[in-house]
Amino acid sequence: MASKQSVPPEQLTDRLFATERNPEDFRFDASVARVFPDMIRRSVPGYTTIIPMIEVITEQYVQPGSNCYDLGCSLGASTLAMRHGIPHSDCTLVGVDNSSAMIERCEHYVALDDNDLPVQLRCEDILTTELSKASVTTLNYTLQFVPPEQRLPLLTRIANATLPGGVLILSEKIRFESDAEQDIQTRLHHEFKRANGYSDLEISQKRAAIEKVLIPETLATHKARLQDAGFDQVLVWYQCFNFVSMLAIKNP
Ligand SMILES: Nc1ncnc2c1ncn2[C@@H]1O[C@H](C[S@+](CC[C@H]([NH3+])C(=O)[O-])CC(=O)[O-])[C@@H](O)[C@H]1O
Ligand SMILES: O=C(O)C(=O)Cc1ccccc1
Repeated sequence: MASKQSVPPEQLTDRLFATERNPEDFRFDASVARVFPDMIRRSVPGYTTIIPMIEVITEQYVQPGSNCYDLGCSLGASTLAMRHGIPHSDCTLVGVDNSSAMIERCEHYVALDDNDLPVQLRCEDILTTELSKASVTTLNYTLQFVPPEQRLPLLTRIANATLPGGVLILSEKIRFESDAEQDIQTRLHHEFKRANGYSDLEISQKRAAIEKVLIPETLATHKARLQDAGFDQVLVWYQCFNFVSMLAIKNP
């Protein structure tokens, strides 16, 4: 773990898709990790609202002596929001990501954050990382990168590890059953990116790069699967265009 004196990683503007490049699948490598705060803020409508709300939701559902997990933590934005929402010193907060470039930089951000709750960072696959006694688990735009056939087993493992009264915060890019709505929401998402300074070339090259690795599903699919996995109540607490966040609750 990095010391409190560590220097913050430099924050760069995302220009990864600004010049013509060979089509290649998107990966969370060092070049993405370096620009990630800028990339996600300018690419995901509502991201800057969802992060502080994760603190509010965590505060509502965290239980003393429990574990809290941020699965696919990247640079720890959602991890730190959870950390600020946990008032109990006997909780364990765990951030998991299988990108070493992300976890290395995440260690710096955690060290710089002004809060004493220890954070355990694991460079591991969320499909196999150990989970137990969970009160609050977050999958903030991570499940969408897990191969669809592995999503139910993962959510079932999370539900089984969740204490009565515990929750899963699940944020996802979604697709729509109606082609007409899909077209409108996609256009609005692209307009959001344009308004944030991305060019048409950047938008189309990024779209091609994520096509095979980020697989969106409908809200109905998400809701039914969360119930199948073992959650009792599922609700949408946020939506902006084709980006939603759900709360899946296990009855007390
Ligand atoms: N199987 C896996 N195991 C571990 N990590 C994974 C796996 N698949 C993907 N990841 C990791 O999930 C993260 C997804 S980003 C999350 C943002 C963060 N939650 C935030 O609130 O800032 C979302 C986005 O970029 O749209 C990346 O860091 C991947 O390495
Ligand atoms: O950029 C996009 O079009 C997205 O759908 C969101 C996103 C954000 C960060 C990495 C990959 C996808």
